Amino acid sequence: MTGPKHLTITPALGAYLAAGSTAPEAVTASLARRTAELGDAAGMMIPLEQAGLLTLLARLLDARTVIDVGTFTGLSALALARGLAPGGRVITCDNSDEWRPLAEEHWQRAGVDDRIDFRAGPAARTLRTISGPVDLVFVDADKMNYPLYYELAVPLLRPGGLLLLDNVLLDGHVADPQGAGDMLMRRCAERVDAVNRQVAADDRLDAVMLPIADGLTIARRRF
Ligand SMILES: C[S@@+](CC[C@H](N)C(=O)[O-])C[C@H]1O[C@@H](n2cnc3c(N)ncnc32)[C@H](O)[C@@H]1O
Repeated sequence: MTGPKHLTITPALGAYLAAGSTAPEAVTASLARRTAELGDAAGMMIPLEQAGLLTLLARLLDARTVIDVGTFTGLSALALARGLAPGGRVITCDNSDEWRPLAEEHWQRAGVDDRIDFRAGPAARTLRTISGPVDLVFVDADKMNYPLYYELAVPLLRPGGLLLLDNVLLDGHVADPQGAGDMLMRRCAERVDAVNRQVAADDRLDAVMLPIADGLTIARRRF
């Protein structure tokens, strides 16, 4: 009998995975490096292997309209913009513009700034201003509002469009929210766990949860 196949990704295997994927372009690597220099905040950035996956998925969808919830220093927006069909655009939103100059510098250097529309303010407010259909929504902002982002994003998707939810494992706490260290983390874990269950049972979606980085759900809107 075979058991589940689970590998612990050691630093050596992490390097092997990176070497087995197309190397990030210089401007993408620069953005990751400059973000790392920010110190603790850098932990919010998506890993480079996830950036490569976002580009690939946008390209596979021939995406014309993409929403990026949680801009930070702009790596997900950059990755998604690289995968757009000609004439496509990424709407990215953040309630902070602290990191916007770093993001915009790299979007310009990559030649995709004309395809990225940054919207300042709470993500839920921005999502309510967008009318679908959209090809892809990537959710990577505050975990407390994941239920709201999920509720607002799914109706915007075209049939065949993708909802991507990041951090669905939340450092492992989703499996035992009460074991999470502090009250905020417990509440976030409960919210993300609730969304994970809803997505799995949602008859509008076909979903797969992947153990990449902190967990990524890819859910396709059914026809
Ligand atoms: C994990 S980071 C996003 C990382 C980014 N996607 C990347 O590619 O590196 C989360 C971002 O969500 C933003 N955020 C948090 N709460 C928000 C809210 N209610 N509305 C909009 N943005 C929010 C934070 O300011 C932060 O920049």
